[in-house]
Amino acid sequence: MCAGRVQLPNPHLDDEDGDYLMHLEIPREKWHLFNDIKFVCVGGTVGRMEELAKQLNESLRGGTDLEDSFVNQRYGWFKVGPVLCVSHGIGTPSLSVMLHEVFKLLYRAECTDVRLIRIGTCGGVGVRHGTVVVSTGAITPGFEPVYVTSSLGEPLRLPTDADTDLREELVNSKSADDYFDVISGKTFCTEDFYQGQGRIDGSFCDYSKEDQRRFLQKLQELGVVNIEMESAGVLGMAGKVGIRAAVVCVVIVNRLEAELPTATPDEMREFEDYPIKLVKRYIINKLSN
Ligand SMILES: O=P(O)(O)O[C@@H]1C[C@H](O)[C@@H](CO)O1
Ligand SMILES: O=c1cc[nH]c(=O)[nH]1
Repeated sequence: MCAGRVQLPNPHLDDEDGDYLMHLEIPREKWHLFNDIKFVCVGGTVGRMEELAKQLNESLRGGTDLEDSFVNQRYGWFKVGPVLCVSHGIGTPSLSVMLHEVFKLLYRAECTDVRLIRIGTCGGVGVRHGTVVVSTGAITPGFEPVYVTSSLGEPLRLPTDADTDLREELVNSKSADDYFDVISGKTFCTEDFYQGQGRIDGSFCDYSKEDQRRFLQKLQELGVVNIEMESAGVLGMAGKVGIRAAVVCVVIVNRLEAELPTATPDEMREFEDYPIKLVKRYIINKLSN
């Protein structure tokens, strides 16, 4: 067995002749074409993943057309040499369906030494917009470092620490020329954008502004610097199958100051490019060493 080869803790998979990637729609005859994958980058939107793929394609292959890509009504994926960029939609239920299928693809294709990186947007907790946060780990409602999913109707709790080496390498990928700051800290991962993140502008709200203030202060006291909706799933599921993972998100609103972003559309587009730049630089450095 090759060292570093992706292994899955599912004894039933080897009995399954007809294993099939229902949502990614990658047919069995093509699985072997993914054997060279070393980096899987995931993020909420198809557009962000396509942008990352285009930028990588420019840097790694001189900007020829994106040849290996597929978009259906659920997800979109783009393969640029050893990098697979896949969108996951909003929230861990959507993310987890995609990750199960990506992990099976990596296993079937006999990939080795793969790293998984989520590139996203987030709210900052006392952190200004435009700052890039590389998570040390995720905590979830209940304030524990666990991703709570389910198995046979019972809670399944998976630890949510980021890979320390990968996180440090990503933080160190900042260049002195970058306009943005890069920080590290804990990420609060929720299942909802409104009440789940302590907003008062959802369709209903069961608490006061004072309760909201206390909640955000509690997060700060716990060392939380940002809030989003998939970090726990990425880190919990990657840990379960032994793949190194990290989460890199740009702050688009400081939640101590506002509910929704105040930046202009042009600034927002620029912010979204910051984590792409950082991760792209990390990948290019790794591939050239
Ligand atoms: O990767 P994205 O920008 O989708 O991440 C955050 C968390 C949710 O998916 C979404 C909420 O607006 O943005
Ligand atoms: O505040 C925010 C911004 C982006 N994504 C989130 O989940 N929350």
